Amino acid sequence: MLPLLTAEQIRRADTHTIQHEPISSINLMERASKAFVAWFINHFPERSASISIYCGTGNNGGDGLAVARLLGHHRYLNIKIVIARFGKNSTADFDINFERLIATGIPYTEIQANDDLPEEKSDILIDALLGSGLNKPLAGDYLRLVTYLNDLQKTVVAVDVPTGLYTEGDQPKDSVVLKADLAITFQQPKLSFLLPGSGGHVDHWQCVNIGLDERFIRSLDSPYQYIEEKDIRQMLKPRTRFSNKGTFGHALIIAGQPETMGAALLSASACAHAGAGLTTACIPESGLTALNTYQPEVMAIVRGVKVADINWEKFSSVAIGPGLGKEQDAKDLLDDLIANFKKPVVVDADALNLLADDPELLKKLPANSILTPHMKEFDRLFGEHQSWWARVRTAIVKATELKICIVLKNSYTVIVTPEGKAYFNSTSNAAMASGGMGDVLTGILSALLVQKYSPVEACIIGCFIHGKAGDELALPNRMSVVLPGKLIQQLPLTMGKLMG
Ligand SMILES: NC(=O)C1=CN([C@@H]2O[C@H](COP(=O)(O)OP(=O)(O)OC[C@H]3O[C@@H](n4cnc5c(N)ncnc54)[C@H](OP(=O)(O)O)[C@@H]3O)[C@@H](O)[C@H]2O)[C@@H](O)CC1
Ligand SMILES: Nc1ncnc2c1ncn2[C@@H]1O[C@H](COP(=O)(O)OP(=O)(O)O)[C@@H](O)[C@H]1O
Ligand SMILES: [K+]
Repeated sequence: MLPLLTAEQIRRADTHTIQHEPISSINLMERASKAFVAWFINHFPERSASISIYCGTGNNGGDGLAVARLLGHHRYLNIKIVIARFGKNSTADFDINFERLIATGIPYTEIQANDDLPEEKSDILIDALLGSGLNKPLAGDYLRLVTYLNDLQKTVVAVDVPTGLYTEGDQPKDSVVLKADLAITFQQPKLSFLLPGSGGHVDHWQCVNIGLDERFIRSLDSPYQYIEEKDIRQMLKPRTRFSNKGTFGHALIIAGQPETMGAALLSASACAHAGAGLTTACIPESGLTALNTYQPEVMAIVRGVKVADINWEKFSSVAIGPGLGKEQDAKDLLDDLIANFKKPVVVDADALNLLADDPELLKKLPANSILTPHMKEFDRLFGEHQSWWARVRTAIVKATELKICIVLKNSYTVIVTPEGKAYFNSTSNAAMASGGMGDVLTGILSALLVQKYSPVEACIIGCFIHGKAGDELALPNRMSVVLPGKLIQQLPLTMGKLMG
């Protein structure tokens, strides 16, 4: 896992590294700038490209000056530097890099408060105005400059953080950010990059390691973690030679109405493909033929039979909700499940909406159950939120209070545990934004629970392999859409590769 720190913690990690590696602050800046330049060269190898580097007078600006000098060494010959000296202060490392720049002879211009803004003809802008030191929304000269640069619609590459973007917390409404095509960010993705609010401000980000002290970073015990493939490889258990279907548990998926049987089929099929030993779907009678045709491996319990007839004890785990509807029979099933089943359950879709209408029932969920809301379901459960940051904060409070896992679905799905940790998933892509994809996730989570992964492990592994299967299909083949059924077919291959 990659711990995700707040800007204040990153500053502490910088200071600790400087003191204990030891490395001088200016050399750490040089290391960061070299890491930036290595990635920049990768993306923009054309040495004749016209590049303007906009520098503030803090350490982000210091990086910008070092980047200019290093690009010069790499024979980028068409570089222009603009220093925004809007205040009196500059940092010591900015000053050192300023001296070093002057020694290279690379030309620069300075703009001061209220100056006219320079004509800008370069194709690429490097944004080193402000980074993680931002502590208020842009205003005055910075706002004027950033608005001007945004209007030019050039290709922008941000150093560490796009100017004006908050690294965490609520970005004030209507605040202006220098929109970046690419942010090359130091040590770790900034928390805000992982939330949809940053979507309009940064198209892509790339994280480069600058060698901050990892033991110190881990000692901070951040509640926010970024899931990496190596974590999943460690967690996934290979299927042993003498295993049989009984080894891998029996999942029950309660889903589907006549009009939404597809949701039940997708969940049950995903569950079987993600390795449940046995899968039973509890569906309406009219869906039987569809189930037997689409996925003959899955058994059925026909709904309409009195709910109390379900022998809950038979199942190692139960998921409820996809396409279930909110009619009385659905509510009766949910009530019965919560009254009689004491192991963790997976609650999705309509079952979440039923819980939203019955907060007392929500409190009775078996400990360590998993809720898988998308944004709207989350807000129905826990109230309207103005930002994703606020949702993550609420999820931490609610998961701890209710002793459950909350899987808040999104491009970087956030898994919040009963201990109040928030794990950001690192896989999945926009080709997966297609109806039924969440139903597949529910099936995968059930399959992992019945295979005796702990609920937190099931969430972490489940979200990762769901997104990974989607990435394996979409990314190399440049597919614009991956349908859920196709993703299900990929799951055994994705899992097999991660186990092997
Ligand atoms: N530390 C290290 O060793 C390393 C750091 N590195 C680099 O340093 C960057 C962080 O540098 P930084 O802390 O100097 O802050 P930076 O973003 O340049 O801002 C400068 C000053 O601007 C001010 N300010 C804030 N908001 C404002 C606003 N809205 N409008 C106007 N002014 C505003 C505020 O000063 P204040 O106004 O509070 O006096 C702030 O201090 C980081 O992103 C990375 O690039 C790397 O080299 C790796 C090693
Ligand atoms: N733009 C996207 N990028 C990455 N993953 C996405 C994107 N859009 C959707 N997904 C994934 O697809 C699933 C959608 O879930 P959900 O909205 O519940 O779908 P449905 O209700 O149609 O089954 C989630 O797991 C989410 O993470
Ligand atoms: K910047």
